[in-house]
Amino acid sequence: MPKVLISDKMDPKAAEIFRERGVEVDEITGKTPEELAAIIGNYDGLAIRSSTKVTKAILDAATNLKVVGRAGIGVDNVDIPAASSKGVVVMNTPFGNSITTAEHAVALMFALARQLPEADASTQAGKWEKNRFMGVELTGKTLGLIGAGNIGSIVADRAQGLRMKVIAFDPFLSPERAVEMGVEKVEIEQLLARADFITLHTPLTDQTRNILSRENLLKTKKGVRIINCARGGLIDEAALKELLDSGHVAGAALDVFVTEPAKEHALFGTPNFVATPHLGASTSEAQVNVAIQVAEQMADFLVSGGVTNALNMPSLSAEEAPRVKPYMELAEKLGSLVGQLQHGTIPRVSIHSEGAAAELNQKPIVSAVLSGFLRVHSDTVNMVNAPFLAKERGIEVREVRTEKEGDYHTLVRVSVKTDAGERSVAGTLFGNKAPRLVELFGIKVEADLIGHMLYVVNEDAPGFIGRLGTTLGEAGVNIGTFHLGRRDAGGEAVLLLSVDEAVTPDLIATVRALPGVKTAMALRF
Ligand SMILES: NC(=O)C1=CN([C@@H]2O[C@H](COP(=O)(O)OP(=O)(O)OC[C@H]3O[C@@H](n4cnc5c(N)ncnc54)[C@H](O)[C@@H]3O)[C@@H](O)[C@H]2O)C=CC1
Ligand SMILES: O=C(O)CCC(=O)C(=O)O
Repeated sequence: MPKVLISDKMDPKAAEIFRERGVEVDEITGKTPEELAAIIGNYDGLAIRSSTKVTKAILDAATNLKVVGRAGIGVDNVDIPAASSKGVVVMNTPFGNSITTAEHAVALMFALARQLPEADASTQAGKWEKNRFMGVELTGKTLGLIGAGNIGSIVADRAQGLRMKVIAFDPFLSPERAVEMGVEKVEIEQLLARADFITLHTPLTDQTRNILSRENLLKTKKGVRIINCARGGLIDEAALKELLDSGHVAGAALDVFVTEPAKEHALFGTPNFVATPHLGASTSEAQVNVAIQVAEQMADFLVSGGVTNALNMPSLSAEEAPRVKPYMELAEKLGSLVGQLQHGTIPRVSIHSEGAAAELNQKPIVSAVLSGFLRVHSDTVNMVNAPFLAKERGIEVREVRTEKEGDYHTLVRVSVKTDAGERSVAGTLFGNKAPRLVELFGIKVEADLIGHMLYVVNEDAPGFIGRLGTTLGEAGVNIGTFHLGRRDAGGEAVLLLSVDEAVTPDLIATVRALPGVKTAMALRF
């Protein structure tokens, strides 16, 4: 039974769903990185929010880990490249807390416009400072969105309801989508110059880090109010403090900070500054949504191989998984066969699906071929990291589909381009589930690629099979299955034998010395 650790505070629904789906679950929160590293080896899955930092050190210690599930959106607390290279799938729940976070941004916008936190503190301190708190209306003001994705677009919708004019800077926002959202797409310079309120809704990336730098903050309209419910690091916090003190910025509300938890900060106590402790996603509705979603996604993956909302692997729905999985097995075996038989650099791998195979989601099939192909050189390769490794090694990957059936109702062909030309192997599924090799480098040969195998290419001549059988028998090697194919009578023949134990290098040398043998190799599936 797969085992999952929930390491951040999460709605109890998550644990409930894991158990219902046949996944064992431990909830252990508040561990130090060292304590987490000490126990993570026991788990197949790790469910987190934003507190747990899934660093390379944690991943190195996570010897059984297959999936990290983020109950939320931002995955900047997960080292995704390290997870990918370890073959760990990273998933998030991209929509479950969007409304809640957008509402928090709107709440902070109101808080700034009417200085609600300070007015509240003053009133409750018995001061009744009616003249101190003069606010501004939102109606008719310009809201500048930096980032117009899921959350940004909900904020835009709510702001339009408040009769604000919304302008947006987002390089990936299409003009059509901007029209649909009713926002004006602008460049950052225009946004800075025109917005009365600026709200940030981008991930933290190399391009967005410090997007409200000192230089950009100085380009804003005097009296601007700024809200950040996305990620710390998008704003230069020191410059923001200076500009709040000077009065250029009339108000700022931060839910997120460069360093979290932010228990001390230069901005704390600054007039017109509002802070919340990363509460954007903290409503009971959003927490139930993301807890349910993360548990369902992780359980699907661990129990049936379904992949949803993965950031480093192609998606595969739980419904698709049973149909695609036998193909993934076939693809992995074909990739492995090519990888084992082919030495030297491979500049290109082509995966051609024909008939029923062509109707399926090709991404997992392609990843499985690459995984089988590259695993020959490293035990740590799997479906998650194989496409990255192939890219790193400069292997071009081509994908071809032909929906028309050929000799088989379904076929996957893997071809590699080598210095000697293009060579390919092909396989089908018997009964839609049993992977079977049907062609090897142009020779028709049917074989189960299973366990220890011996591959022999020889000149087709009488008596050879007897001599080979005797050689194996004398070496104490028992033959399980025997598959034979040939290009033409008296030409080149191929033998694939499954044997009960590993074929030793000495035995390979003996087979190679038999008359008529051109090649002999041990294979492992
Ligand atoms: N405070 C909190 O508790 C929460 C914070 N978040 C954060 O909110 C952020 C936004 O989330 P979503 O809207 O769901 O993400 P999203 O992926 O739907 O939208 C992000 C938008 O940013 C845009 N973008 C990317 N690079 C940009 C750049 N250089 N300049 C301008 N725009 C750029 C993208 O094109 C995209 O439209 C995420 O970083 C997430 O971590 C999300 C949920 C809760
Ligand atoms: O889990 C949380 O409370 C934070 C949510 C968040 O920041 C996100 O989903 O990106």
